Amino acid sequence: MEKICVAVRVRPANNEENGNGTSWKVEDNRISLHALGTPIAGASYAFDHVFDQDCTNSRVYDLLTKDIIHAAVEGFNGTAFAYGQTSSGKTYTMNGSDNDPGIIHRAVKDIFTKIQMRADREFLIRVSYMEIYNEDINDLLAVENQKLPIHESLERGVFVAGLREEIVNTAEQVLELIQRGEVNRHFGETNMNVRSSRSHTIFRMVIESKGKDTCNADTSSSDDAIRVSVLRLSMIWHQNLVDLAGSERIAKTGAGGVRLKEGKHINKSLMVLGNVINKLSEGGRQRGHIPYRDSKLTRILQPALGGNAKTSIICTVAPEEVHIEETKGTLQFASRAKRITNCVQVNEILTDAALLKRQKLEIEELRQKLQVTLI
Ligand SMILES: Nc1ncnc2c1ncn2[C@@H]1O[C@H](COP(=O)(O)OP(=O)(O)OP(=O)(O)O)[C@@H](O)[C@H]1O
Repeated sequence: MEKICVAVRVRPANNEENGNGTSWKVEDNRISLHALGTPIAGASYAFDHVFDQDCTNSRVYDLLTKDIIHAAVEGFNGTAFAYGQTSSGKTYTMNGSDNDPGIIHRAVKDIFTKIQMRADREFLIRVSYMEIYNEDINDLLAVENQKLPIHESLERGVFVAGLREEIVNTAEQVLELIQRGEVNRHFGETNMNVRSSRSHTIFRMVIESKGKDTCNADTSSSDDAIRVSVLRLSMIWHQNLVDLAGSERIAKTGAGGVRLKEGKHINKSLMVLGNVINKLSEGGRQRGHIPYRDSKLTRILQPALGGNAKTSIICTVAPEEVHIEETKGTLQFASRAKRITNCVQVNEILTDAALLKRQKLEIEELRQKLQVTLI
């Protein structure tokens, strides 16, 4: 069993105005709300890491994601996601800037560096990139693939049917595909419909590897097995209370439109995600049925939440006073997520040849043991 690693990152403030003198203070791995310099009771939260406004993406990657990426190359499923309100720093954390590349860029580079170091194994890497917008899954690598269904099978588990998967050989190829996906994400966007910041995105990499054929066919090791791991890097938009109020207001006045639809659907995905996190954080027998199937986001992220994956969550928050309620909501979500444990194991499939080799080896060991006993 392994706990989900949860961190909070505070982005730099947009302006210096003080308002009522209420502010967030970061000390080591704790973030607390202060009023005129005095801590406010019940508004202090501790996490695996709390990153202040001066923290770089490089540090976030090293402390929160690097181990997951390295484990993915060795056959463990991994997930890293950024969760936060609009303009809290999700994109900055995941995509980064020219001077300080984000988690996705660093992860992709790191994976290929690691693979090059594993001269004993052959790798096959496939990537896909999707968004969930209004409870529809759209392919960001192929614009014609819209509203894709989720299917489930014994071999593949839960998967998005018809999603384009591209085989890639270099980090540059992957980064180009992501770039293409970003362009598609912004396609058709207008001021009224700022879709890119109202959708959840999931970038997925499937890393398959097997040991290279060695000269000695009689020796067997776990290298004979095929390892398949899935890495998911995701951005989850946490709807602002202000936006929610906005969509409710529209509903009350009887007006419809894009905004209202978005409100309803994003709200649903997030509500279910909240429910799943709540149930999982209860732990033990109390937790009962986990409603993964109630939203597309939770179905896709199921392995990351209480399943077979190493998971880290970075919750991004805005420091301004006007966002205090949103920030509290994000911190409460993060506190619950911290209590979730996953059951992580390497994903190995033994080929027939590898099985035969293993059996031969076991028989040989048994024969030798018997001989010793007889002597
Ligand atoms: N840690 C940081 N350091 C410097 N600038 C940051 C940091 N985090 C965020 N910013 C800046 O704050 C602004 C908002 O951040 P960003 O676009 O990443 O938010 P977001 O959560 O992705 O928003 P949305 O949900 O609307 O897409 C951007 O101008 C970004 O460059």
